[in-house]
Amino acid sequence: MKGSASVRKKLLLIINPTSGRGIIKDYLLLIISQLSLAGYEVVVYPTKAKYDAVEKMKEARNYDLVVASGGDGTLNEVITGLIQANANTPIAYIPTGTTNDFATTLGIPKNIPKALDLCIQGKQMPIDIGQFGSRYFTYVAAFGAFTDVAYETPQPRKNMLGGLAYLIEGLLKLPTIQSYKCKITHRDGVIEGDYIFGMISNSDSVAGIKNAFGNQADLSDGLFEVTLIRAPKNLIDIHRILNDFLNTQYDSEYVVTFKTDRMTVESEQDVKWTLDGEDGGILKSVNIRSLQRRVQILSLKM
Ligand SMILES: Nc1ncnc2c1ncn2[C@@H]1O[C@H](COP(=O)(O)OP(=O)(O)OP(=O)(O)O)[C@@H](O)[C@H]1O
Repeated sequence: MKGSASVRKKLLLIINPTSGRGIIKDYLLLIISQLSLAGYEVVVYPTKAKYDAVEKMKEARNYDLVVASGGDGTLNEVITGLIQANANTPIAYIPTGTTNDFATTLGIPKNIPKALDLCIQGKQMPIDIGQFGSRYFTYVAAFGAFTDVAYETPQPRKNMLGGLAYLIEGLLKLPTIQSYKCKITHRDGVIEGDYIFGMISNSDSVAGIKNAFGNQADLSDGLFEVTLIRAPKNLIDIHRILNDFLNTQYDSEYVVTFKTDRMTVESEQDVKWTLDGEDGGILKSVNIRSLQRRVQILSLKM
């Protein structure tokens, strides 16, 4: 009836139907009806291909809330699109991916009805976003051992191994892994070395392992946690590094950690990167900086 309807808030629900094991299909009706009951007019957008969510987010300013349903890759695309559209719409997240690393850090449950509750009742929490050249990451940019597998492991194998997939594959690859001679310029200085692994993260959980590198992340302090692993010189070194990872006790001779809000990574070689577990491109040089508190995400945490 004309004039009688109250103004409903607008919600964009972006769903990656291929994410994880496709479990979202069983919950769609529940999600849409609960969001509608909470007073939202819901627009549902199932993604059809890579970067589809980035494209759709060009409309983000037209909505009061965007709910992303998928894995880390989908959340990355939604946040990338939000920043590219220069929008500030709050984001809620229903994790349905394979590892859902960032959901663990955010305290968002992997149980879909519980995550849905947070979309309705969650508190807005500001989080830092990483800018990586012209791209963005929500929780990790990494190169070297452990990371190739993030996008090279076939999905059925990822599903089979679950959260341990990247770590196991990475450990198996370690003895033959390539190292990169890098110059890293950060807030407090310059370091140079031969590294098999580098990780710039804003998360308690990487590769499905909580606190895999012993760091406690503050998601809105404007700082990244950086972890670098030096190239082992011999088999004994390799054994010590593996042991370090199993015991989460790190020897500073091999494992370098620090915090920074910006850094440049330069190498004479091509370095293959991953961003939030997806292909991050092959680069010789990249500028990385923290966009402090750039995105409001609905979460239990404050
Ligand atoms: N319809 C689609 N078909 C194929 N790929 C898609 C489709 N929609 C989105 N994608 C892409 O799938 C990739 C992986 O998605 P996502 O991260 O959401 O799931 P996942 O890999 O199962 O989860 P996780 O990253 O947590 O392991 C993303 O890069 C996304 O762009």
